[in-house]
Amino acid sequence: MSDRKQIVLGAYFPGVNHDTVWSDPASGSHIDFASFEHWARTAERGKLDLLFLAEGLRIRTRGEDFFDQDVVGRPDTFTVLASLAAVTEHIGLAGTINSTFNEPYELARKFATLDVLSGGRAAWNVVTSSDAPTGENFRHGGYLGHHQRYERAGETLAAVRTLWDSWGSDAVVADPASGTFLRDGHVGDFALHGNQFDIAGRFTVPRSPQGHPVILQAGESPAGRDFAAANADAIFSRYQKFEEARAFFDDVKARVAKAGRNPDEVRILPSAGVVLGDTEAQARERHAEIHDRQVDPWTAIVLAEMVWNRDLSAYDPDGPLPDVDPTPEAPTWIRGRAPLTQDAHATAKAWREIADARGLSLRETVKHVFDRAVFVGTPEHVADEIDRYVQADACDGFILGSHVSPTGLDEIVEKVVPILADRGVFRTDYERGTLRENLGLASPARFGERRPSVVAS
Ligand SMILES: Cc1cc2nc3c(=O)[nH]c(=O)nc-3n(C[C@H](O)[C@H](O)[C@H](O)COP(=O)(O)O)c2cc1C
Repeated sequence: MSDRKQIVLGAYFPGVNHDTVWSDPASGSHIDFASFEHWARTAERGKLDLLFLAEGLRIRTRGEDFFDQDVVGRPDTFTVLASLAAVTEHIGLAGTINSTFNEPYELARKFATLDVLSGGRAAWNVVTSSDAPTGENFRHGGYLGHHQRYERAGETLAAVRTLWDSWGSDAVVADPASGTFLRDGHVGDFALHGNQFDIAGRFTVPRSPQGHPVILQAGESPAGRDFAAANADAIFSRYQKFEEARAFFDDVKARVAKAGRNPDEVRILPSAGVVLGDTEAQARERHAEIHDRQVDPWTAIVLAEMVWNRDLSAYDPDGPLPDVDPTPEAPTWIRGRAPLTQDAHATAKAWREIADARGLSLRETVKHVFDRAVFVGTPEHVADEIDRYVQADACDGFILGSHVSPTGLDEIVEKVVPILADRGVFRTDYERGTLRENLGLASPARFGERRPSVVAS
């Protein structure tokens, strides 16, 4: 094995949105098991580290209508991942699950169960969701402010870890000679008292192979980054351009050190769309065609509306950017997805500067800003780029995808991944057992010392 940094690679399942072209004749169902199975088997053929499912808990709306550019109708994550556990052997199974609307007991049971069923391959991408209307779907029918979302995320994760730890790895004796099944009568006992939870009882799932499934996180704000720095094994990021990826990497690794952890313990993994061609020119041409279909004129308007937070349907997509200011204080116009910006005025200003400097129309500006194809080129070029980012500490790897689901991953696995393996920066086969081991992550023993926000009595 090479002494260069080993690359972590995952695959995301593309939903129906402006990253994908659902109308492409090569696109299959986004909900049939056959699609998930094809995607998972392909990723495992490439020896990738993990499969990654995002979560959309609400149909997205624009004003009073469906936002049909970005539907994100998604089946339940746990059910999909559990069924994929049955048709794969080695690859990690990462599910995005919200900490704002779920209870620790349910979360701990479901992830421990997935970990048991998959032989130690479960991972939880802890998101807090910044989308108020999503809360209306749930039992409390409400929503938490930003600060409370992260307070709840911290307490939820600490509580979940406590539940996972409530069964020691030697709790099940199962000794026929003595007739002893469990070591003692207190297996699974817990009592947790915090601002968000006051719960006590017995946890029911024996310790899973990883002890603690791998924790991922995806957040933007300083609170989100601090939560990830204190708690995550890996961070899913949307910082894909080299310089911004490096800035995010430096920022988060500094926060990890400040949280008292070793920065090497946390993997930073941006998402990256890939477009391949036999020549650079062919790849660029293919990308231009795909991108034109991803951001059609109406999609350009609604993506701009996400920044302006107002109806822009009267504007010409081939004309200039809107001459009005964003209204971030108004009721949310496009609901059901993560905001594109924390500061709408600053983003609108940046878009205007791009449009002015390059002489771009509204649609061209949106296309320029939303270019999800991070890597465009020949397989050699794409492999070079992935390796360059990782060796230069712009990230530790990528969660890869394509505009076509589920078969888009095939050519990445067949053409790009083998080049990285030949270079000694990516595995040629699965060597170890659990996802945690495959990622070279710390053992969960360390979590015993840190449960800051929930006190076990
Ligand atoms: C790359 C990335 C992927 C995300 N995926 C999801 C998702 O699948 N489901 C979800 O509810 N939120 C998702 N989020 C939203 C985050 O949970 C978070 O609420 C949002 O980025 C705002 O950041 P903040 O919570 O730190 O303010 C994602 C965020 C990022 C950066």
